[in-house]
Amino acid sequence: MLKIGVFGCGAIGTELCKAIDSGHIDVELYAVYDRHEQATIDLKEQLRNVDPKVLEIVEMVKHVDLVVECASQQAVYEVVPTALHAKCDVMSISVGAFADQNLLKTTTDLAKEYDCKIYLPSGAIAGLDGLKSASAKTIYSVTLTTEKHPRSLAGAPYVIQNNIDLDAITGKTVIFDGMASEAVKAFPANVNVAASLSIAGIGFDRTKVRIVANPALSRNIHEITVEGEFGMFTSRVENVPAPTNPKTSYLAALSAISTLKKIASPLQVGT
Ligand SMILES: NC(=O)C1=CN([C@@H]2O[C@H](COP(=O)(O)OP(=O)(O)OC[C@H]3O[C@@H](n4cnc5c(N)ncnc54)[C@H](O)[C@@H]3O)[C@@H](O)[C@H]2O)C=CC1
Ligand SMILES: O=C([O-])CC(=O)C(=O)O
Repeated sequence: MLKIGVFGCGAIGTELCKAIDSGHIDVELYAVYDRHEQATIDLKEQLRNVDPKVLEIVEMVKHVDLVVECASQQAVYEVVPTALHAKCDVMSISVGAFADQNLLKTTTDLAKEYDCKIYLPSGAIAGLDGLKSASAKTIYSVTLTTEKHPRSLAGAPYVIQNNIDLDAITGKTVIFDGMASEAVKAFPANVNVAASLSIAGIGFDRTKVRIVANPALSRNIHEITVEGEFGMFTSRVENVPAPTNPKTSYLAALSAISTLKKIASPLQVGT
């Protein structure tokens, strides 16, 4: 049975571990880690059937087959290369980190060298399957419009640097309009999905991103439009936020669960 280590015990890490604990995914949860000890304690208290060890990444990779990063873009720099050097596969949900072309190249080169895989889940969006199929031929444009409650955008570097007063926003307001390369750094906890789209499609410098703050919303909306030789499609997801993190959509946690299930399964479906 596949041995798993989960790095990051927040909203997504906790849902993933609970899915393993309940038997929904047929893998062994061997170890967990979080830089905040209390997060690992809170997580372990929610598990009934499994009792993972708490191991730092250098120890974790000695024992597991696959490390799941669900911590932060910053953590990707530590976790992904360490896992690959130890010949572990790795799933990374903080996909925005891979906007750094140097990180993308060094980690994919490492994966090739050690015959490992890097899995990037679809996260909080729908439509990556269609985009991947479409990218076998020319794609003309990819546009993501993300609409969230202003409180979900609090703390983003772009908001801080531009002194945007989120409390003063009373109606639907476009607060960012640019390319994915800039968006994922400006909003690292909000548009990791722009990175997945860029990697699957036409790259970070051609994928357009609009971020809209809307105080009337209780859901996180991601709308994607893709045009190409195949024709065009739009997808729109109205996401319920994760119970413990309003920035994160619940679907992102479910996507990590499903990706892990797919890795552990002999039957693969979808693009
Ligand atoms: N690809 C996608 O569609 C989505 C990606 N995300 C990203 O997934 C990641 C996890 O999201 P959530 O679980 O909602 O976040 P969270 O904030 O609820 O939990 C993250 C946990 O990781 C820990 N952590 C962060 N950096 C760490 C480090 N360097 N070392 C050790 N522990 C560290 C934190 O202490 C926290 O307990 C975030 O980077 C988030 O931006 C979130 C939603 C959608
Ligand atoms: O969960 C979401 O709605 C999307 C998100 O935060 C991200 O892509 O970083």
